[in-house]
Order: sequence, then structure tokens, then C-alpha cells
Amino acid sequence: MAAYTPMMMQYLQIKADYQDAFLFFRLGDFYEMFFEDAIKASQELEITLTSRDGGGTERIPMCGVPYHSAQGYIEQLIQKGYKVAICEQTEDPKAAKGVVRREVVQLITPGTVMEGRGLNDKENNFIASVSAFKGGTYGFACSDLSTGESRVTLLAGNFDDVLNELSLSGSKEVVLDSSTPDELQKKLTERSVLAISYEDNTEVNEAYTNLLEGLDEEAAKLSAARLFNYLHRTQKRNLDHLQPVTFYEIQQFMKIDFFSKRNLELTETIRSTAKKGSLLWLLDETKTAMGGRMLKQWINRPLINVQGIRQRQEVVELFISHFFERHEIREKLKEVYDLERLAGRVAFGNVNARDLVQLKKSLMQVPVLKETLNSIEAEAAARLAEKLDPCEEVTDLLEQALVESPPISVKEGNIIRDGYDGQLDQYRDASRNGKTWIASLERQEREKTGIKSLKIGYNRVFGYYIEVTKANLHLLQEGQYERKQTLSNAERFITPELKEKEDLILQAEEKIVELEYEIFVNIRETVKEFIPRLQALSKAVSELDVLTSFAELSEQRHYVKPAFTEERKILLKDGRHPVVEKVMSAQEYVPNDCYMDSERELLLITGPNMSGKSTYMRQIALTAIMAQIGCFVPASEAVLPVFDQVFTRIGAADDLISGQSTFMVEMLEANNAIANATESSLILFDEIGRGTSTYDGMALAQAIIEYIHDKIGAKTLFSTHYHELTALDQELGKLKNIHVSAIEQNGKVVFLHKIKEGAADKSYGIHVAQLAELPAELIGRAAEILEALENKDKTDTASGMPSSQMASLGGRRTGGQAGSFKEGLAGPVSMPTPVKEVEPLLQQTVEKSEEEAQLSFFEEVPSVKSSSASKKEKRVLDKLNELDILDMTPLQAMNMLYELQRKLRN
Ligand SMILES: Nc1ncnc2c1ncn2[C@@H]1O[C@H](COP(=O)(O)OP(=O)(O)OP(=O)(O)O)[C@@H](O)[C@H]1O
Repeated sequence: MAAYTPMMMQYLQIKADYQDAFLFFRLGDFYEMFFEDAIKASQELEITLTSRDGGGTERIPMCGVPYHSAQGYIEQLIQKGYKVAICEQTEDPKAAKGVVRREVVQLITPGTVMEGRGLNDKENNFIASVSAFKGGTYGFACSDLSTGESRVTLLAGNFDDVLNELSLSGSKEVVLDSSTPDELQKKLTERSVLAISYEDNTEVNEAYTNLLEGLDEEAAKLSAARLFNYLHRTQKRNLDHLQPVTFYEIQQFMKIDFFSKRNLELTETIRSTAKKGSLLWLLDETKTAMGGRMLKQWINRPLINVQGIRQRQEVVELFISHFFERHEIREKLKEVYDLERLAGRVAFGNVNARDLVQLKKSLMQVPVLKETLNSIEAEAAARLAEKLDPCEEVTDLLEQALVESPPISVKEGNIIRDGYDGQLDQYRDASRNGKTWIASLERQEREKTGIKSLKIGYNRVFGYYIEVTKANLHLLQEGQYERKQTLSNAERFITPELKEKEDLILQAEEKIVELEYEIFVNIRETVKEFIPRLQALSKAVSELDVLTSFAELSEQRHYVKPAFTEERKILLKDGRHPVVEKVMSAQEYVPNDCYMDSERELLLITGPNMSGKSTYMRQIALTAIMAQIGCFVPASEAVLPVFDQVFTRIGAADDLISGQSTFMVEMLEANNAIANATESSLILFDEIGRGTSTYDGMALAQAIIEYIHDKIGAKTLFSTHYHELTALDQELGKLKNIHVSAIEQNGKVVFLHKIKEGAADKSYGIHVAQLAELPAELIGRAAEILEALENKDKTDTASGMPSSQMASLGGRRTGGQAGSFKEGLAGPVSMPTPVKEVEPLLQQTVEKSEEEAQLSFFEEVPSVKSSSASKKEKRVLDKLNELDILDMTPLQAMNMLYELQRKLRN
């Protein structure tokens, strides 16, 4: 290796310990980066790459950012998922012999950000640890360093549960044992952009022993200890604000798996992953950042304990009936800052005087909140009031000590009030007296010399001086003034007396600044002792915030309090999809009822495209979730069971990025539901089977329905375009058909969005295509093909060919009879008992033709059997040619490519 300079050797030595981070190496007023770090950082941060001589044969790539503006650059790197090690000079350069000692003082990572853009007010910033134990148990711990909250759980054997917990907590970083197998690491990073870190030490650090005291299980302790050890090692300080770790079991909450959370758009929309348009967006009427975070946690983990839900409902109801008190409370909540994160920064040592003034102002709202709650005179309100601890000692201290508007910096004085500290007052007197003396000296000198324009000024170089314009110089007495500086139009002088006072003033000011900082640190340390109380207060305020916002929303949007039943019954009158309703205004939205009980476990929903099938299904799930977080629900009457889990298969072909075909994802999601659902679960399956050929799809759909009906008994809503399946109600006692109605008016389809009993009688696929403004010529052609298909079907049926008129694909399996799917296809129809004799036939042909009509974009339809391979290719090429690629998103383009390829291979 080349002989580098001692400083570069020091750099390389430190860098060796931080291979996976950018090393910000402090050199004077800059943080410098070298070698690979410099090349990469210059690209990521768009800063100039230079080079320097480091003693070796070649120049070393280098780039740097100024110390005072480093924060922004660090945030940029963290947001991109990188880690940054801050390496400071840890001894006074003047005192150093040789190279100044330098050490990494903090490793900032995506999961350990404490301030700045990396933190979203209304979102937690969790870092998790995953530990594998013998017997297949996983320990999952997570901590939000900015708020200090931590929790841990043990997950038996199922790695999907680990992935779910990671996604529910929204963790940005995961800490693993370095021996974690690669395949698990790959799985962890597949679903989201996670920073991975390692910590092998699981010994409980003394500083955190008390935080782990409540944990009975050794594995839980070790998992949390791994996380704390990592935090301690990277942050290099005691983290006094960390709260005791709570142990939870995933069975304590309604389980909503990763897919369902996404499909139901609980906290973000599928398309843009934005909050706007999600359930969280609708429900978030909170006034504080902490309340916003609590709401998100509640949505991610609805309760299954009826008692807990009813307690929340009781408070919501109370606030609905106490409008003025609610209004008063919400006004006051606006004044409450983020107590939890303030407390975190107090412990971390990066809080400033302004933050503490905000803390004081927040705490001053607490007595008013308590008073308002107590004025309601209800037990539930009194319970909430009880939990609000105003921490008067902190308010008093901050009120007495801090001025109203201190500066941002804590090292420049002007923070502490007069009268708070005797010594400080003395210094201030000295400084003020000196300044008064100087002001009177100016008066005296003017009188003495008769120079009206004489003035006393101050600058950093010469200190105080007497300034006289050149025209008046002759009026000064010789020998009394020492000339210090000549300007173009004036001269500046000093006198021994002036310098003496100046020394006094400057010394006093220096002492003031030092002492103010010292006092500030003492105050901060005192506030630190109140952190647990502040954190408890923060929880109570958050709860009050969320519950009043539920009340606000429930009243505004005419939601109703759901009753819970143990009868596994759903009764919703005038139910609405809360988000769609908000977007389209209540007048336009068509409310729908839903009734399910032990005789009506599965609802098979048919109806045209665009009629509102998915909206209806989603609204049932969202209503259940809203009910179980304690909110009222969008209906005029609601009775619900407590669901243990919600499963969904709804959604678009948006999974190409994860490398799985749409159909495969569909099957994985279906399997997840089938493997885990119980009779207390809710399943929503939207057009299962549509991703494969008609017969395959229909067969799978039927088999899935039968399986749920016979073996699971979960409340299930299943929408389908396979009208043949509607005949299943003859066989499956607990399956009922419902449909979304539509009518035809002047050749155009009109969606009524109204759910009705029974199966739909028509598909309207071509009508929908017409609404989408496909070319008239094409629509005409589709109608022609449809007719041809219908006729063909009729002929086939008449000639005894296997027909699509059969009620379902395979005879239903009962006992030992194996009425297999194949038999159903090849032999005579095994279960041909459609409800209506003629209609199902029509339904089938319309349905089939709709699908074929869609295919006709690309290939010849079966009725016009001239399809040659070259013609098919030509159609694909034509389609390619027509595409306006610049107008497509990458995902749309990928989907289209996938589709085209599928057409070619078909
Ligand atoms: N109850 C309703 N009242 C008013 N408008 C509704 C209602 N339900 C759905 N809609 C509107 O109809 C649109 C289509 O609904 P949705 O996606 O649920 O239809 P779908 O039947 O599932 O369609 P597809 O079969 O094509 O997937 C919605 O975006 C919404 O604007």
C-alpha cells in the first residue's frame, strides 16, 4: 500500500469500522469524504468532486460539505437509505501532538434519525430487530428512537408474520444477527427498501435493564437487547428517553396481512402510495402529531377485545353529544406540540430553548383540557382527565427560567430571564452599567468638544471607539485621544478609560453567554427527569386527540355506533364506502345494505364491470376495521361480529416488480386466506381466477368457494364474472347470490350501484367498452362477434356439445363421489341445475363473448377461425405501433408488455 500521510492513515483506520456508511470526516469547518465515499457522495448529493494529495502515488478523490450546512446533506443521504458516520475532532487541535484525535460520535441510519426531513410528524420512525431462535421462533422488536417507544413480540415459526410485523411497523431499518441466512435477508428486503444492519451482542446492557424488566420470556428480552445494543453502539450515548418495552402478541389484534392492508388502502393508496385517498387520510382529523401517529397505529392494529372497543366508543359518543366541549378541546390541542419527540430530544441532548418554550406552552394547555373534560361530568371523561398530568414543576421551571422568544442557538445567550440566577444578574448589571456609562460618555464628549456629530461605536476588531469627522478634528484636544483607524471621512480614537470599560463589558458578556449555556443545560437535565411523565402525558393527549377526531368525523359524516354481536352476524343498513363517499359527496353515493348470518356465510356478487362490486366488498371490510378501532361507521344501522382477521384478494396487476405474475400473486393471496382464516374471519375475493384461462379460473373459483363454505365458514364476499358460479347456491346452503344492478337506456348502460338479491342477468361488457370511448367501429365489430358467439353457443347446445350453460364446471364433491372437474368438462353436465332455465345460458354467452371481444384487440376470435400465427403477430405489432410510450408510466408499460407477450404465447 502506498505510504499515506498520518491523517489519511487515521481516516482509513476509522473507515475500516464503517464500511457500510459514508464517513463524514471533520477537517476544520468541513466534513470531508475520500475515495469511494467521495465519488458516490458527489453523485448522490450533486457536489463537486475534487482530489487531494494524501502521500500516496495518486491523488485521492475528495468532496466535502460545510459543517454548518451538513444537516441537509446528511438528511438527503439518509432518505436514500444510506448510513452516515459522523467523525469529529475529539481534542483541541492546538493541544494536539501530531494528528488531531478523531472519533465517530454518531452513526445516523434510516432507522435512527432524530430530527429533520427524515422524520414525518405524523409517522413513527421504527427500527426493528429480528432474531431467530431454536424451534423456529422469531423475536421481533421495534423501537422509535425519536419517541422512545419500544415493543417486542415472539412469532412462532412463520416468517410471513415477521414480514407482516415489519410492514405494519413501517420499519426503515432492520437489525439482524450476522449469521442470519441469506435467503431470509433477501426476503426481508424484497418487499420494501430496508436498510440492513447487524448486531450480535444480545447481552442486556445495564443501562437498559429496567426497560426489559416487564418481559417474562428470555427470547423477548434477547430480541429487545439486540436492538438496544445496536442503538447504544451507534448513537454512542445513554438513551434515557427509551420507554419500558411492551410485550404484545399478534393475536391480541385483528390480523390484517400485508396484501390486505395494501388492497384496502388502509394507510396509503395502491397507485401512488400516498396518504391521500386512504382510510387514514379520511379518519385523520387529529390536531397533534402524536395523535396522528397513534391513529395510524390503531388502524394497523384494530382491537379484538370488545371491552376495549366499547371503551373507545363510549368516549366517542360522549364527545358527539358534547359539541362545545369537544370544540374547546380540539382548539386547545392545536397548541400542543409533539411532546413525545420533544422528550426524545431532551434526552438526546439536541433540544434548544425554543423547543423548551414550546414544551411549556404545550403543558400550559393541560389544565384547561382537564377542566373541560371534568365539566362534562361523565365517568369516561373523568378517566381521561385523570390521565392528563400537567407536570406543573416543568411548566413553572420553564416559565421562570426562559425568556418568551429565545434564539435558536443555545450558545449565544439571551435565553434566561432576569431574576432567575443571581450571578447572571450581576454580570448583566455590569454589562448594562458599562453600556450606560458609554452612552453618557458620548454625551459628555460632545459637550466637551462641541462636536455634535461625535459618536461612540463598536466593532469586533477595535472594540469601542470615538469617531470624529475629519472636518471636526481640529476641535479635539491634543494628547487625550489615541488614533486607531482612519476612514475616508473620519478618524477613530480610543481612550484608556474607554478601554477599561470595554474590558469590563466584554468580560461580562462572555461570562453571560457561558453561564446562560450552563443554566440551560441544568434546566435540560431537570426536564430529563420528567421524561417518563411527559411520555405518559403524550399518550393520554394522543388518545384524547384521536377519540375527539373520531367524534368530529362521525358527526360530520353521519356515522353510527356499531353494536357487536357474538352471533357472527353482519347487519349494515345504508352502508357506504367511507372514502369513495367522501370523494364523491354523500348525495351521489348510493348506500347499500348487507346482511349475513350463519345461514348466509358466503355472498357471491355478480354484476357488470364498473357497477360497484369491489367498492361494496371493500366497504364491508373498511366498516369492520373502523368499528374495531373504536370509530363509528358509515351506515344508518350496524351490527357486527368481532373479526379476528381480514383477508382480501382485490387488485390490479401491479405486482410485476416483485417478479411474480399477476396470477401467481392472486393464488398466493388466496392461499394465505385459505390457510389462515377461521370462522371469525372476513374474506373478500374479487374475481378470483380471472388471471388464467376461463375454465381453469372458473374451476379454481368454484373449488375455493366450496372449500371456504365447507371447511372454514368465514364470512366471505366473492365477486365474479363467471355467471355459471351463481348456480352454486343450489348446492351450497350458506351461499347466496347478490348482484349490483344496472339497466340499459337508449342502448347505453346505466349503473344503479344498488345491491340486490339474486344473480345478475347481463354483463354489459361491450357497453362499458363504449363508455370508455373505444372506436365505434370496434364496438360494432364486438357486437357482431358477440352475436356470432351467441348463435354458435346455441347451436353447440342444440347438438349436445359440452356447453357453457352448465351450472358449474364440476359436479360438487359429496362423500366419496369424485365428480372431478375434468369429468365435468368432458362428460355430460354433472350439476346442471341453474336457477333460471334460459337466463344462465344467456349470461354465459354474453360473458364469454365479452372476454373474447377483449381478446380481439390482439387475435382472431374463435368464431372467425382464420387466425394464423402471422396475423396474431401482426396484431401485436399493430398494437405496439399504436402505443404512445411517452405517455405511459413504467408500470403501465410493463403491464402492456406482459399482456402482449401473453397474447403471443397464447
Ligand atoms: N354505491 C355506489 N354509489 C355511487 N357510485 C359508486 C358506488 N359503488 C361504486 N361506485 C362508482 O363506480 C366505480 C366502479 O366501482 P367498482 O370498481 O367497485 O366496480 P366493479 O364492479 O368492481 O368493477 P370491475 O368488475 O370492472 O372491477 C367506482 O369508482 C365508483 O366511482
